[in-house]
Order: sequence, then C-alpha cells, then structure tokens
Amino acid sequence: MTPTALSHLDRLSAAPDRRKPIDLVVIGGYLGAGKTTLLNAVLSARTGKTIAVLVNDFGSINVDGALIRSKTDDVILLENGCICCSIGDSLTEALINISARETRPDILLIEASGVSDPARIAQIGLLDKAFRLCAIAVLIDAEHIHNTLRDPYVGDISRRQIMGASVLIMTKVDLISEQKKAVVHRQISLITRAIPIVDAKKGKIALALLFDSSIDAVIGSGCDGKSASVMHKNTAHGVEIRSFNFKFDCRFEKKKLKEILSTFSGKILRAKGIVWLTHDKSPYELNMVGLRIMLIPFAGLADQFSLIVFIGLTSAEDEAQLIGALQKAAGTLQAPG
Ligand SMILES: Nc1nc2c(ncn2[C@@H]2O[C@H](COP(=O)(O)OP(=O)(O)OP(=O)(O)O)[C@@H](O)[C@H]2O)c(=O)[nH]1
Repeated sequence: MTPTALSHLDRLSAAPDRRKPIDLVVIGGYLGAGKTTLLNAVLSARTGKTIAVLVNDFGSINVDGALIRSKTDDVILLENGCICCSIGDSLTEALINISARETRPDILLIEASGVSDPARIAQIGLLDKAFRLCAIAVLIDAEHIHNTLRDPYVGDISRRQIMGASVLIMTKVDLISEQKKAVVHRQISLITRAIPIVDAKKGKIALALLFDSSIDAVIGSGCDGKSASVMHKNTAHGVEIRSFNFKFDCRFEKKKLKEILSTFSGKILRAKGIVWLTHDKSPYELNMVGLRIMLIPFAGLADQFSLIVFIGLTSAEDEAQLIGALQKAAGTLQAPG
C-alpha cells in the first residue's frame, strides 16, 4: 500500500463519521463462474437502493465493465491485475474515493476477478470504517467446478475462494443433471460443510442473501502479493496465468471462430469479448468457459472492432499461434449486405 493511501486511511479511521456505513458485498468465484451475470441481475432488481459497482477484470481491457455499464453508470474499473494482490493500492484508493463522496451509495458491490481471493478483498474493504461487510458471495460453476478443483494448476485458487466465502452460490444448475449436482455438493462438502450453498439460475437469487446480513470477521487468507501486472502466480506450482487480447477491426465467420477457439481450449481458461460476425449487422458477446463457447447478440454500444480477452496458462508461443490463427480468419469489418 502506498504511503498516501495509508495516511488517507489513517485519517478516515480516526475521524468520527456519523454517516450510515456503506454495505459492502464482494462477489467472487473462479473464471467464468457467472459473477457479471449475477451482478447484472442484482442491478436489474428493484432494490430501491443506490448501488456503486467496482469491477476488477484480469486483463488490460475490462470487458465486464462494458457489460455492466448498460445497467448502471456508477461503475469503477480496476483493470490490469488482480485486486487481492498486485493492485491492492488502487482498490484502497477507490474505496477511499467512494467513502469520501458527499452522497455515498447505499451499497458497494465489488466484482473480484476470477483469480482473486474475495476474502482478501473484503479484508481490504474493512480497513475503512465507512464500509460494513454484508457478504462474500463466491460463485461455483456447477458445470465446471469438478474439473477446476481437480486441476493441478488452478485448483488451489478455486479452493481458497470457496473457503473464504460467507455464502456459496451455485450457478449454471440448468446445465447439469440432479445426479451431477449431488456430486458437486459432495465435492464442496469435502472443502467446507459450514458455508450455505444456494442455487442461482442466470444470476437470479434472493437479494437478502447478499444484503441482509453482516459479517464481523473475515477468514484469513494467504495471498502471496507478488503477482505482476497481468499475471497471477500460483506459487505452489510455479504457474503463471496470463492475459492477452485480440483487438482488430474485423468480422469472423461464426463457425470458424468457434473452431479456432476450440483448438486452443486446453490452454485457454477463459475468453470473453465483443465480436462482429459475418452474418449479422449487430455485434455479439462472446463467452468461452471450459469447452462451452457462447455467442449471443450484444445489446450495448460496441466499438467498431472485434475484441477478445484471453486468460490462460499460455506461453508466448501459444499466444502468437492463437492470434495468428485469428488474424488469418479475420474478414473485413464491412457490414453484411
Ligand atoms: N446456462 C447458464 N449460463 C450462465 C449462468 N450464469 C452465467 N452463465 C453464462 O456463463 C458465462 C460466463 O458468465 P459471466 O457472468 O461472464 O462470468 P464471470 O464470472 O463474470 O466471468 P469472469 O469475470 O471472466 O471470471 C456467460 O456466457 C453467461 O451467460 C447460468 O446460471 N446458466
């Protein structure tokens, strides 16, 4: 933490502030678990409260910010790293700025990046007495959690996120059978039996789960604090999770784009973006989680280029190959006739 941020915090904690504290909710969970979807569902619900959103995307371009902006203007972006370690200072400063506002929001929702430790983020939030921690909601992707937890490289990241939760929200239950759901529950119970698990379909949950409680203590966590700008080091295995982008004024043939992404699915942990396709005049939102690739029409305002952010266990050579394949497949941006 920088000296400026520290002294600022000291002053804030020292000054008696009689205003009502801002309810803080941290939303975490592994890459692609459904955090942005849940956040958008919360923002769409009529809570009657003012909500500010702080979004941390692991990558130099914050795609989530664009997806949330259509729901609220009060979005603060923290990009290019992981807020639980490499950009903790920016988080502290953002929190100070929010608490110092003349008109404070009732609620601050923080969307952690998929590789962040949400309990650690909540701890940083609690340093400022202007905030009252309501929940650390960790999302579990019912379709992929089994493989994620067994993954020798990223399993620990996911396990730590789950252990730091105050509530676990199981997403994508619509994509799995009751039998598989029972297996997932058993797997989670091996990690923790104490944290309640609720289901969410397309981000819909009872809002009381997030807002109607208060947590005094946050379970300690062991963030290594050494990560570089767009790399998160899982030191136990010496793994570097990297992020890189493809940004080009082009359109893709849908089938070809899916084919290229599938070829690299073993190395790409997550891909997301906004792309233009040859068959449609409007842009599409791209999501790739595991082997599942989704392209749905994008409702917001999109720039005149196709942008894809990749997060993966990739080497520079893998990245060059993937970007090369995309460039080769890229057609002109000219709209279809
Ligand atoms: N079928 C189904 N799809 C879902 C559900 N929740 C989220 N998704 C889809 O899962 C994909 C990833 O969702 P996001 O909300 O972007 O996930 P995220 O956790 O914000 O992703 P990162 O920020 O990259 O870690 C999107 O295509 C969503 O539409 C759900 O309950 N059911």
